[in-house]
Amino acid sequence: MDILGGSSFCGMKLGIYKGVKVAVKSLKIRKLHISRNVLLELKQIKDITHDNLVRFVGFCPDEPYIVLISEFVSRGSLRDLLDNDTFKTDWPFRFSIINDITEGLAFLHQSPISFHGRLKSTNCVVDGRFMVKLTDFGLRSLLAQVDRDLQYIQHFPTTDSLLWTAPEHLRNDIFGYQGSQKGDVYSFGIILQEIVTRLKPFESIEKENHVYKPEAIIYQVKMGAIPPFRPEKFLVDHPVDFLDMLNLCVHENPASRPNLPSIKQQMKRITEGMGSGNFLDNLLTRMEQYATNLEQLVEEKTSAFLEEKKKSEELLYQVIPRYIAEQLKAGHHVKPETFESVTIFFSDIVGFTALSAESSAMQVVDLLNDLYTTFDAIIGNYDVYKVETIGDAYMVVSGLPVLNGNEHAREIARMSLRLREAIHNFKIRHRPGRKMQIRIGIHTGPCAAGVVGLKMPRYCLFGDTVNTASRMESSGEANRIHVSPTSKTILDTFQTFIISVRGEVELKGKGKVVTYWLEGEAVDALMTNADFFQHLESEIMNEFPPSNNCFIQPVC
Ligand SMILES: Nc1nc2c(ncn2[C@@H]2O[C@H](COP(=O)(O)OP(=O)(O)OP(=O)(O)O)[C@@H](O)[C@H]2O)c(=O)[nH]1
Ligand SMILES: [Mg+2]
Repeated sequence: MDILGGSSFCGMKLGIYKGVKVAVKSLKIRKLHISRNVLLELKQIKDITHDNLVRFVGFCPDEPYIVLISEFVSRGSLRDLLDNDTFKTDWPFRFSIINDITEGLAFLHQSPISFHGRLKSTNCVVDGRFMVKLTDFGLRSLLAQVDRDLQYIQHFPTTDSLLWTAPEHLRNDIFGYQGSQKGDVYSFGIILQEIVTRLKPFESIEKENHVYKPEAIIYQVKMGAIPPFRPEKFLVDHPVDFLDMLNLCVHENPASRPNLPSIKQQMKRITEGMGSGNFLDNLLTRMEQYATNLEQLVEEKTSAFLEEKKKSEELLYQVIPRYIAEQLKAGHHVKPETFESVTIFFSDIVGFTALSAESSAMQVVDLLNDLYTTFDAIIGNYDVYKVETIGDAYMVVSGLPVLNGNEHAREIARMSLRLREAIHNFKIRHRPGRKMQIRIGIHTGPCAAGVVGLKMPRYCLFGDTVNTASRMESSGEANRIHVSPTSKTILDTFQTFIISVRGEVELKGKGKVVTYWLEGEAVDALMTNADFFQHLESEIMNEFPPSNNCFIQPVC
């Protein structure tokens, strides 16, 4: 059997009875006398059942192994728990302990056993659910036989045990075992102080300054010193009324001590809204709250994460077409693709080099920023993808990576007209009187496209169509949209575009080619929602020229 501990007159061991763990307390009784009272008390203790009282299992009267067997409670005594520094206590936990003791004691006071008589923190044991149960109550006639057997015991009960004993019992009963309900309340008060301070009874927090021997303490209590000698109270953040209750419990006059029903009531009031149930139930409630808080936290973090993800995706979509980015995100390998027919747009600011030469670097940056902000706002209304900007050159494509039939030519043509219009109204901040002019070239043809590079990856277009489109721009004229024959052929199919012949143009690598000017689109042409707002915007802009680069966004 494992030894659990023991007082001076008995030893507590762990045993197995009918396959179940039990606490076995051996009593050092030389000559056992099983009187009527002993039998009556054994019956009383056998009959008593309460969640906060240790269950009595049996009694073995076989000398010299006289043992009491009771329910084994797994976590040891309350004193053991309070001595364990790794175990933290807070007020809800303290109240759960106090509540359990109060319940057990109240039940005992109403039972035929009537009072505990040896209530102390070693006789409060803690189970696996942190429920506190009172033990070693009752059987007073039996234990009295142990007490009287002085041959076995030098000092009994141990002086330490008397630290919980009420002054009136210390005075009237040399063993301190007589006991009474008010005596229990005094012991309860001492335990309250232990629970709150975690110190041993009467132990001082300033150990070096006040070292009292148990004998000295008991002497002072017994003598009824004025003011009464009681444990110091180091209550931090204690709930209102708690200290009053504690002081009343250890009152010198037993009649002034509250009874258990009144203690229960007080406790109910003090702990209102604090969850005074069992510790584990409180713990579960707190864990539930914690889980809810955690869920909220996760929700907040998730939405913050999604917000960040959205931002980084938006950033990604600025360098790679959305469709391609989606493919890459889904873990698909994006191979370079060839497209049979796309339309490519190039534009360039006329006289940009000269303008830059006579402007400061910051003025050039501001100018390009204003210009591209204007452009970017416009192209968002068309099914196009901005490939890149190189200095003052702006390159846009339609028809890839998502095919759009022949729409690419129309989208680019409409966008070009709209950009030219915007340039007409564009104000150069540092040269307000100067008109901005732009050359635009568009060309339709096959091309290859794909993501190139690992660092700063870019979606790039390759092929002759790119070069030709660029040459259409460079061989164009200010404020005109220079259209290649392939683009014109497709634009003609829509029958809305006004196109004039420019004549033969020498295109590098292609020889002489007849090219065209895109003049406009017929007014009765189908006006898309986007176009409508674009027109509306330019009308407003003409009426009220924007100050500080402010744009009107279409609201559909
Ligand atoms: N784990 C466990 N430990 C127990 C149990 N009952 C008692 N103990 C331990 O055994 C120690 C000694 O208990 P006892 O022999 O009753 O001694 P005591 O409680 O100091 O004094 P008295 O009850 O007055 O004799 C207690 O302090 C506990 O640490 C139990 O059911 N489970
Ligand atoms: Mg005990």
